[in-house]
Amino acid sequence: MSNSGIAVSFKNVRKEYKDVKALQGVSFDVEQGAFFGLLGPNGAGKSTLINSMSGLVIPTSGSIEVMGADVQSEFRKTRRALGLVPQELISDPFFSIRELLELQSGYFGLKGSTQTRWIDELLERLALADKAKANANTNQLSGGMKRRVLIAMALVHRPQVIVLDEPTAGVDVDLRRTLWEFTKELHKQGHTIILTTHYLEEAEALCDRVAIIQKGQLKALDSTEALLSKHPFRYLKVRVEKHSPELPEALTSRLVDQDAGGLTFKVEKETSMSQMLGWLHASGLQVADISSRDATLEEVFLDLTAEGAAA
Ligand SMILES: Nc1ncnc2c1ncn2[C@@H]1O[C@H](COP(=O)(O)OP(=O)(O)OP(=O)(O)O)[C@@H](O)[C@H]1O
Repeated sequence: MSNSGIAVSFKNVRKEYKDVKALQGVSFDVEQGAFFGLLGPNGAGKSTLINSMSGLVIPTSGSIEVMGADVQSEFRKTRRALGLVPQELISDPFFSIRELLELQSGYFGLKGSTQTRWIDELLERLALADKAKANANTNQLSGGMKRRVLIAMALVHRPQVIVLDEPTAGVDVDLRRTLWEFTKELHKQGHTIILTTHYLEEAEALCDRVAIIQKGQLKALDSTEALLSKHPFRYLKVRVEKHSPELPEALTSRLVDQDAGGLTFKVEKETSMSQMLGWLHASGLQVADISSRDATLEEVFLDLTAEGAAA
């Protein structure tokens, strides 16, 4: 086991599917104990990267280490250190939820009363404990229930690194809350969490570090805090009593939203507030209120991944 403090290390990972370059040399580390967000637009290569960690996808070149062990040459070690919750929903006509979890435990050589207690806890925490549910045949379950089963299966061997591939896509509020509470608790206990999601608000609230990939390349890698504070824009919301018929170019070029609550301007941080106030004053707008905020992760993400954004 590694003492380096690195949970996962991607080293120049490339993956080509015929003429599709899904990953074009991706290198970065995820520290042990991190709550790490892997973000990117559709088709960026997130699932390819994640599935390469678990050996489901074999990279064309490059390597990946999980807890200091190589995914290709030390597969048993890395498989044990990793719990992957995939996107697809399973259904198995032959087994109940409990049987599936017991089978999965057996695969890792885990049995006995400690393991039975952990299975009970998983069933309880993921609201699968209901006797009927735990013994139900898995193809009788709803989509949300199947997702809970996938999570339980990924956690059955108490992996050090837990990877969640869009865990909240299409799930109801109840499961979303259950899932985040449980994940936060596992993180507190020291597990490393790697998450892909299209819900950037979720990523901003949960992840202490974020990688953004686009077209198979790493576009940004930083702490969530630094990504937000380094962003060169802030947003000014201006509530007006009276709208002027025409705004000067300095304001129209910065106007990004307009609704009943007022006008929202995206302003370079280097533009001073007094400069902005000067433009507002000169425009003849009757300003009732102004509030300023930093960009959200979603706004930073959209700027970084916009077509033509500098790499
Ligand atoms: N088995 C495959 N065969 C051919 N091309 C593939 C295969 N798997 C993925 N791709 C292609 O590789 C690229 C990256 O796909 P990937 O699923 O990793 O993206 P993603 O970031 O997970 O997207 P999403 O957010 O939509 O899940 C896409 O262009 C995709 O079409």
